[in-house]
Amino acid sequence: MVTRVFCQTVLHTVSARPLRSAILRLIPRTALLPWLSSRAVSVSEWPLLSSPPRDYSLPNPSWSTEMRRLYEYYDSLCEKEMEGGEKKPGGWGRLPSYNRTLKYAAGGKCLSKLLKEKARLFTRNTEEQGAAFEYVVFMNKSEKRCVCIFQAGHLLEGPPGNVHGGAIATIIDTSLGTLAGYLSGIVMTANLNINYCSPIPLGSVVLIDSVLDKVEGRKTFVSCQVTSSDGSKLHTEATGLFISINVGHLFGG
Ligand SMILES: CCCCCCCCCCCCCCCC(=O)SCCNC(=O)CCNC(=O)[C@H](O)C(C)(C)COP(=O)(O)OP(=O)(O)OC[C@H]1O[C@@H](n2cnc3c(N)ncnc32)[C@H](O)[C@@H]1OP(=O)(O)O
Repeated sequence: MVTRVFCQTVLHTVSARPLRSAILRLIPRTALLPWLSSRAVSVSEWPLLSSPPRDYSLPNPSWSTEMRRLYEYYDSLCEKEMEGGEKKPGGWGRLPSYNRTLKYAAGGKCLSKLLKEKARLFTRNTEEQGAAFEYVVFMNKSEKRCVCIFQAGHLLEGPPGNVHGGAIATIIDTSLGTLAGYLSGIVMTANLNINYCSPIPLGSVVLIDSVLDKVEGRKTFVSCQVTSSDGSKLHTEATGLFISINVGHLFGG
């Protein structure tokens, strides 16, 4: 039962295939096989949680008109199920975002001994909508590219009226890390190089356009540009190196 729930929730919450496989590797293959062979069986999506976790990448009332416009634009490019079960090809997909992905992926219970009860994903740790990081990532599998739409809230101030350089580094790490993780499985940031070209005004919406540069063994090299929402102004550019790890590394292994 626990195995079935674990697999079900991983398959529903983690859209990146390498990441999904890596998480599923947490439990013995022999325990997985019986469930995997009966995947057609329908069970409720969030069986061990009282309510589905909040998907922070969906629009909320704090989103500006520009943030919503960009969301709708990329959402319109996403693959969609049409009437009759056919898929409208799009090439893009929206990634959901939870504040405790690993816990939700385990159906809420399996990893409780490993995960600290109060720990939350840094970028999703405020309940006040619009106060800090509002963002959504759209992934394009075939282009090995993702676009993050980011609206910077008032708690991210650095220079008066503008976004803190550390907050910009955070959203860059998130975007590049999401792309590297999507393509290569579980990774950790080994190196980030950032050039800050022009300040980002608080409350504005910017695009972080990230691409894969190359993969060499365990090393995934990615880079990005942060621009104004119309693409006319370059705010920041960065490169990142992400190293593939075993999940045990996250817990001191
Ligand atoms: C479980 C699923 C959860 C899913 C949930 C999803 C939630 C949604 C998340 C959104 C995305 C957020 C993304 C945030 C991502 C972080 O912020 S991670 C946190 C910050 N990073 C860290 O704390 C990492 C700390 N460093 C380390 O743990 C280790 O140094 C590393 C990076 C794992 C590498 O250690 P290692 O595995 O022992 O590898 P090592 O043999 O040293 O190096 C391997 C190769 O890389 C090279 N290398 C290593 N470091 C460097 C470097 N700094 N520069 C150049 N080369 C290097 C080595 O020279 C070596 O090269 P070769 O000799 O093979 O050619």
